[in-house]
Amino acid sequence: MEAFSFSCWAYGSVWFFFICLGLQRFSNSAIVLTPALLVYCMLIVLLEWLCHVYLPTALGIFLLSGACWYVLGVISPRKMLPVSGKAVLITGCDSGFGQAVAYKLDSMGFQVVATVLNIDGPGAKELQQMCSNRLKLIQVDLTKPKDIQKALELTKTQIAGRGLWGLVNNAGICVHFGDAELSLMSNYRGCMEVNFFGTLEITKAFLPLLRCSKGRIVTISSPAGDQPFPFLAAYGSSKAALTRVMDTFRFELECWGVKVSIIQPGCYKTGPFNDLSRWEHQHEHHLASLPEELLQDYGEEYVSEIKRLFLKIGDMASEDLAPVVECITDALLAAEPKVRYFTGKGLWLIYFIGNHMPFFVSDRFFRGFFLNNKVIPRALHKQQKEVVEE
Ligand SMILES: NC(=O)c1ccc[n+]([C@@H]2O[C@H](COP(=O)([O-])OP(=O)(O)OC[C@H]3O[C@@H](n4cnc5c(N)ncnc54)[C@H](O)[C@@H]3O)[C@@H](O)[C@H]2O)c1
Ligand SMILES: C[C@]12C[C@H](O)[C@H]3[C@@H](CCC4=CC(=O)CC[C@@]43C)[C@@H]1CC[C@@H]2C(=O)CO
Repeated sequence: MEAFSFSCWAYGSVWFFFICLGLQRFSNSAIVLTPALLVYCMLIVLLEWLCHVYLPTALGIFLLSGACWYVLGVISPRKMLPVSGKAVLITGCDSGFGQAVAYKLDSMGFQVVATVLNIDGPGAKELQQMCSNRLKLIQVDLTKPKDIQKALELTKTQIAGRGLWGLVNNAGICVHFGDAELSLMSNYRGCMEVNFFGTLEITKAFLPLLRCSKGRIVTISSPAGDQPFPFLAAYGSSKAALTRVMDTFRFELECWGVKVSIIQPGCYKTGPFNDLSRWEHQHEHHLASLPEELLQDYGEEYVSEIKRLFLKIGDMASEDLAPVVECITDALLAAEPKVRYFTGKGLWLIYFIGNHMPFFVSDRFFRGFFLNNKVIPRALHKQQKEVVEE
């Protein structure tokens, strides 16, 4: 009898917790009551009965909790706001995610203001041709404050009295792919100027409009800002700073009704992987800029091997950008948008190892993340050869 009362208390506690959670999410419109949700709830009741009768209490509680979390947190239909009358500004629409999401939002009926680095470039022209005449292209280099101010004035004119519903901070750049020591200070500064300072500056410039509309800020950061990917110290550091400032905006702007989300994509075949000539040029410039002593220690072959490695990553990158576009759309339209959107193959494993494994495990994992075959600097080759000869 005691065992029975314990398991009743245990199952009752799980039910009480998830019913409260469900009511809370329903009351703030995070989820909507649909026939599908009712079916899911009936299946959970059946699961609970089966667990209670056939499984040990601990296992049953674990399964029931997992099922409740999955229904409430993952598959429950979430309330979405209407598109009508919403204007959104998206940065970095020359290519990649920016171009894809500008096209998607335009096709959904948004008033899209798409900023591009080169308004006469192929990407801008292609976007204009693909989209409706609602779409407005504006040339913006995030490293130029005057461009940002001009974009603000043009946007105010474009949206008239409608207000700006969303700012999608998509523009970003990975200036260099290589060892932290071999990355030039100009590489670090180049990433920070665009990915952190530029994104922060345009966010601050447009915040008065977003506070008026109680709108959305959606920022595409990178897992390289959360985890220590090799060869991405400059880029990752700038994304880490970006993630931090956006997380601060999230809770500081809550009182204004502005919601802030961060998209963390996996590896997708976008601009950097499609513009190989840029990387060849960047590689030559980098070799010419490296201090002689560093080049001696690491060797040109090592630097070239890392470049070849980068190009191989592109071969594995996903060509389907839709999952990222869907996350951005959800962050703009969900009544209760997520704080984080993760989308990419194996990202959960990278975060599990990076966040929950001891350093001697995670360091080994990230050290070998890109390097299947051993690639070592020239000076270490010489040391290994001397050891062998001794
Ligand atoms: N592709 C991926 O695997 C991946 C993964 C994680 C995060 N990201 C991030 O996604 C965002 C979009 O990148 P993408 O992958 O679509 O690459 P992309 O190179 O195709 O797009 C980057 C966009 O930023 C613009 N841009 C670059 N420098 C700029 C500047 N100074 N001012 C204004 N715009 C500028 C480019 O013109 C381009 O339109 C970036 O912030 C990137 O860091 C990409
Ligand atoms: C940094 C890049 C975007 C992205 O961040 C990639 C990184 C390659 C490694 C990698 C693997 C992941 O699973 C998370 C994203 C990520 C860490 C990419 C190399 C070039 C690309 C870009 O240049 C994007 O502008």
